[in-house]
Amino acid sequence: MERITVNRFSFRRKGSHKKKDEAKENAFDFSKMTHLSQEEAQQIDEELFTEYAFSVDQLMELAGYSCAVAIAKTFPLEKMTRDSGAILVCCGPGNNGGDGMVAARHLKLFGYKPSIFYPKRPNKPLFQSLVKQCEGMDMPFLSFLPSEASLISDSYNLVVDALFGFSFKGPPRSDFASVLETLKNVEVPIASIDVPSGWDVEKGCEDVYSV
Ligand SMILES: NC(=O)C1=CN([C@@H]2O[C@H](COP(=O)(O)OP(=O)(O)OC[C@H]3O[C@@H](n4cnc5c(N)ncnc54)[C@H](OP(=O)(O)O)[C@@H]3O)[C@@H](O)[C@H]2O)[C@H](O)CC1
Repeated sequence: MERITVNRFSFRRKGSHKKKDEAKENAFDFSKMTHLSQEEAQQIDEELFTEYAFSVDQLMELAGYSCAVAIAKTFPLEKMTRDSGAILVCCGPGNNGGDGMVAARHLKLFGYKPSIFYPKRPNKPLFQSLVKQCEGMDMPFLSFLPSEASLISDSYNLVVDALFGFSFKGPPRSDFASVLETLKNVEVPIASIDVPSGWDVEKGCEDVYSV
């Protein structure tokens, strides 16, 4: 299928859906995948806000929904073995954490059972509304993260890492170092939104704290 990409949006070329070879169409060539630098990601963000007048709520809803769809495709509910689709969504203090709560909301609608760990909550209406929506959908909020990674692996099929995205800098500060240390040792898959938390956004996995 031919695609045209404009910034972060991609469109199908008219008529391209008529191509026959479905399998070939669906194959994704990972060797052609490229990544945005930290600066490029922040510039695109800025451009979407200023030039295209998107609001943060709009972008966050799209980001979180896309993540939920990708997670549901990669980790199908029917293949999950623990507590009928139990997943743990770990949310950080910035917009990456907001994406996590939006993803949790959609995953719940897809039939999963998300629980949320959200230890540092900004005092802003956007994040307060997201908490309210998740609570309203009966999603439990964990008051602490078990320090034993095996407790997490035994209870959940998947961890969604929405702790830090493209604004993460330097080594994790004390409030999150132990959280990252625990997640590093879980044995179920971790799906990270944007960037695995603890990784240097440019250089990748550099230190012992990385998820
Ligand atoms: N591009 C898009 O279209 C959209 C992206 N979205 C998502 O937003 C994140 C980026 O969000 P942002 O709020 O800028 O930043 P983060 O969520 O990555 O993290 C910021 C918070 O993290 C704290 N921080 C930073 N470094 C550390 C550290 N070493 N240890 C502990 N805490 C750290 C930081 O604290 P400060 O005190 O430094 O401010 C912030 O609290 C992007 O990745 C996408 O997931 C949006 O949804 C919009 C659409």
